[in-house]
Amino acid sequence: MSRFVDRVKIDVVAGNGGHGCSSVHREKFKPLGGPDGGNGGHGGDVRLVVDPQVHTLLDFHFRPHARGTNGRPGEGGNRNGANGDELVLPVPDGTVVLDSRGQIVADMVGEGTEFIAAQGGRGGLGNAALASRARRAPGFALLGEPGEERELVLELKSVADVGLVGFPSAGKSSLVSVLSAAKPKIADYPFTTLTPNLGVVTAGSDVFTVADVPGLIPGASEGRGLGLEFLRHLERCAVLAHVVDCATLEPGRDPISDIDALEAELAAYKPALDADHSLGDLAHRPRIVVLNKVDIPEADELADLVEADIAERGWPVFRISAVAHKGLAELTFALAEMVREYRATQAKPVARRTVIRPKAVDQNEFTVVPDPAVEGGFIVRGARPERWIRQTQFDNDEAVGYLADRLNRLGVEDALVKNGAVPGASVTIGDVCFDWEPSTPTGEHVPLTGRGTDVRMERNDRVGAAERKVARAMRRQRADAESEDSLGWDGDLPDDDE
Ligand SMILES: Nc1nc2c(ncn2[C@@H]2O[C@H](COP(=O)(O)OP(=O)(O)OP(=O)(O)O)[C@@H](O)[C@H]2O)c(=O)[nH]1
Ligand SMILES: [Mg+2]
Repeated sequence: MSRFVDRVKIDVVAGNGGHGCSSVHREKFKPLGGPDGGNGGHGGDVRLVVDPQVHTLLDFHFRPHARGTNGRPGEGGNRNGANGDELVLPVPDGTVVLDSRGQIVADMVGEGTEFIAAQGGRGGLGNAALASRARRAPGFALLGEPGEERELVLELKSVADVGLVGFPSAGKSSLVSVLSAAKPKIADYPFTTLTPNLGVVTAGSDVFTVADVPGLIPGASEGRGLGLEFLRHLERCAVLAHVVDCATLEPGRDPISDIDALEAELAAYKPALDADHSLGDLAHRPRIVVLNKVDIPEADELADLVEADIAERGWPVFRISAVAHKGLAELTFALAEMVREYRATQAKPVARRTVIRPKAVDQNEFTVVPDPAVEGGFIVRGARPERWIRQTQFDNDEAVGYLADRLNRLGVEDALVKNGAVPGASVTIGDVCFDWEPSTPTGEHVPLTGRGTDVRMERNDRVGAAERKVARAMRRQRADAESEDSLGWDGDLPDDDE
């Protein structure tokens, strides 16, 4: 019997982005050749893709950790780092992806449907890409971002073509064992079967699967017995077959009341998944009734009594003995016929080739809230500010200055002022906490400084009138030089965000 795994917890980690490179072009007779550090490559995503060749989540059971490869760092000479390889994990059709809180994040139906389980980190820009009119030769580059890391639960709903519904010890496992090559555990105590087993049945040219699932008892829809677990397995079986024990000696049980009790449980079950699975409502799933154990004379008599009543409901009825191999051929062909009919009426689910992404957040949005842990402190939250923090090399003043400019342009500084932040206040963004110094003067034109430094970091030094005069003269010279400049910088700070 093929081992059948229909629920696994996995841990996916995308590749980290490569760091950008900070480098200066060197060539004979060209002492200051300009920045030529390349960008880091993006980290590889981890993607789940529906593959019709895959039928179980068994592989994930053995290998629950998946990692995309890291992007390569950029290099001098404008060489960009290679992107990391993405990791493609094939999953069976009908896999449902849940996050660690149990929320459904993707319902993967149809061949080729994809889901990005973890997004690779962006590569950092090299100093060549960061150059602008204001920073002609940046002495820093951006760091690559770490890849996303997530814990997910994969659940398989398309268990089989035929699902067996029955009280414990009705003979479900016995039936699967005689219909297919499967060898499930069979014993005369209830709840012998604890996890579903799958049997592959051949009837002429038809092949279909039968799920042997744990027994069901009244109250299952509220979690009694193996209850919900069991119903979850039946949720995606195309045909339901009631296996009825005609030889039970338990008081108060007979075939009709058994069927009624289990039908009530099916009706009370709230499917975990009301998304777009193609099988429709459990109540409308085609049914067949299998009266088992007719090798026992009393059971055979009882079957005689109830057969007509059940047939009145419009369900096909079969009398079999799993042990004595009676009535199996008729049952097999009837099931094959029902499965074939059901498949024909079902429109093939359309593959949603579009990649389902985690909920998009407005990139430009950020919030400033008081920090409950620090008196007078603030926390800034937002996709972009947090990303920029991760990209910053904090041991490089110029990189920190660039970060300050970006935050300022986004309006973080204004928002802090509006919220009553005073200079020196503790501000936390992402993992980093710093003392806020309003960066005035700020703006597009950062005075030219040494590489890896930013004047605003040494604001204590006063600039004398003489120095200002020299600087003005230099700027004028530079302006002249620029008119011959063929590089055509647009004067804006570059932005790496789409
Ligand atoms: N006489 C007779 N006994 C049967 C027949 N089918 C199954 N049994 C017996 O019934 C008992 C229970 O059979 P299982 O196949 O384990 O029943 P099950 O429905 O899978 O039970 P759970 O897994 O506990 O839900 C075993 O002792 C079987 O030998 C049958 O056709 N005739
Ligand atoms: Mg069983």
